[in-house]
Amino acid sequence: MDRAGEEEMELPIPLSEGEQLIIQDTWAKVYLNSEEVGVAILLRLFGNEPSSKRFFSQFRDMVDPLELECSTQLKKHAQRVMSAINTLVENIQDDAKMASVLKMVGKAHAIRYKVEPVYFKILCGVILEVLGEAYPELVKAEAAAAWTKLLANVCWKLSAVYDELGWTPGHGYQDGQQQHHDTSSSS
Ligand code: HEM
Repeated sequence: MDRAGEEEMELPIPLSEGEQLIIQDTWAKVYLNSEEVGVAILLRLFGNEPSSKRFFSQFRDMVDPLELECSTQLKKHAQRVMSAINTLVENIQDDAKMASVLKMVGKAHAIRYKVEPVYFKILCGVILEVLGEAYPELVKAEAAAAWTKLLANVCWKLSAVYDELGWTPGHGYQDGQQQHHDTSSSS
């Protein structure tokens, strides 16, 4: 199936129990500095891919990283991203819970914020980059492979949510076009 019009993505591969434990172990240490790491990730995203700022009303025109860093909207989103990852990591053995978190995130970003799914891929790449730099001792080969797998699965599942909502490249989400949308769930 075409994944929301993005390039072909490999199918998600389930994480082994060992990989799940490595993720939980490394994340526990990262999450101690949640605020700092979250802001560093978003600053890197906006630095690497300035077009990703356009979704954020309060800082879409800011260029100065110091000014950006002070944005309350940026800090709030950093907190939300870190907290969502934390929920995913805490529930890494629970596929249904993970799917419901990703469905909520995907729906909000497609319908409310009109964020193209490619930005999730870019953000996931940035997360790997920042974690590897900030925690080289934690994110060694084995952990890096487990994180790469988890984040690829997250992107794949978010892309599937976009597909389900009927997102089309160039047109995005349009009201009334949902194909399998569960109207009873919140967005
Ligand atoms: C793992 C990736 C991400 C997670 C977990 C995440 C999480 C969240 C959450 C929980 C919210 C609040 C949702 C709501 O209003 O119901 C939010 C808002 C938002 N997100 Fe994300 N997000 C992610 C990636 C992105 C990306 C890549 C972009 C754009 C480049 C983006 C743009 C936004 C915008 C514009 C808002 C609204 C901000 C505001 O109203 O202040 N998000 N995000």
